[in-house]
Amino acid sequence: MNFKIFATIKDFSIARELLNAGVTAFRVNSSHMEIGELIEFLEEYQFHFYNIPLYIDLKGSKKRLRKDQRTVELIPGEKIVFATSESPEIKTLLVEPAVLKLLSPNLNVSLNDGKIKLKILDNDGNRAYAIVLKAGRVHGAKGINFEFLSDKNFRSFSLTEKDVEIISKTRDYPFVRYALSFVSSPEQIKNLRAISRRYVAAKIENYLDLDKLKEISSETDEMWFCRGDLGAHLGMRGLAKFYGEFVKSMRDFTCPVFMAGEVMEHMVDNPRPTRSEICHLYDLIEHGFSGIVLSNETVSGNFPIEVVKVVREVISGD
Ligand SMILES: Nc1ncnc2c1ncn2[C@@H]1O[C@H](COP(=O)(O)OP(=O)(O)OP(=O)(O)O)[C@@H](O)[C@H]1O
Ligand SMILES: CC(=O)C(=O)O
Repeated sequence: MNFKIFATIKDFSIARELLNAGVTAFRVNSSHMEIGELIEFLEEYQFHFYNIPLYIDLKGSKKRLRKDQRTVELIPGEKIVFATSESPEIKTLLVEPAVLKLLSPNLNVSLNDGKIKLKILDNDGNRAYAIVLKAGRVHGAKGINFEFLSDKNFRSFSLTEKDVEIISKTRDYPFVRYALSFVSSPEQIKNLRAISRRYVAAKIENYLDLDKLKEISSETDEMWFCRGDLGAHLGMRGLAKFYGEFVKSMRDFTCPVFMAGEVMEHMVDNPRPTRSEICHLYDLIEHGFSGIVLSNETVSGNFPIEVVKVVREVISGD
């Protein structure tokens, strides 16, 4: 069975054990690292793991809170602001000016793949006022999603300045591959390939029609169906419907396809998966997925090695 298991890591503490358990490639998320830290990481990586592919996840069009956002607890019913600088009198969520512009009244916004929800009340150009609908703790660089906001809002964004600098400083490491967030057109992949000259994965994180997906699949080396962001954008029913359409079209895609995001989410806190997670894993193989991308499960979960062992157990023997 050639089903691949990619694992997200942030350091090397369990990397060797993950490989021994069955991981076939690593992923590192550049949004949570300064460029210097990433380079130090790669220098050490090449020493121990030079023959194992490493995907560097690039922010691309993904929207995030700023990395210097302090940790805050959001309480249901509380009024807060999104702004480009901290306000002393009200809890502030720090965003870039381009994100602030998107926050129009009545828009539902979620943080951390939908775990926290807010509604925008007003935007005066400097501050967007919002009410907390679903509470939680917010950390710097957490992803921001806009429920049902049309795909056209993402087209204008592609590689950020930081992405471009990362590519120029990392593309000569032979094990490096890139995974680009929120891909919405084949041109974005062509552009990434032109400047990196490396193997690239297109992360599908917003609704795209079948023709667009086919075009992207013929341009990229791999496609990842990213359920964390898709669920936050499309809502639960929307995600399920899109997944249904996506798997029906699998044979039209010309590149390998991977499932990413909350694949074994239960095992972040529990030593065993749910029965539905393992049945779904089996279905992924039947549908023709080439593998899975683990994120929270291995980067911050309590049972990273057990997750990989369970996946191996389910996928082996056929
Ligand atoms: N290099 C890192 N340093 C510190 N924390 C990290 C690092 N990588 C991941 N994390 C933590 O683990 C969580 C899950 O990782 P993951 O890469 O899936 O992040 P994400 O922010 O949800 O982005 P994406 O939607 O692109 O997957 C992150 O939200 C972050 O809290
Ligand atoms: C993995 C990822 O980026 C997601 O599920 O959104």
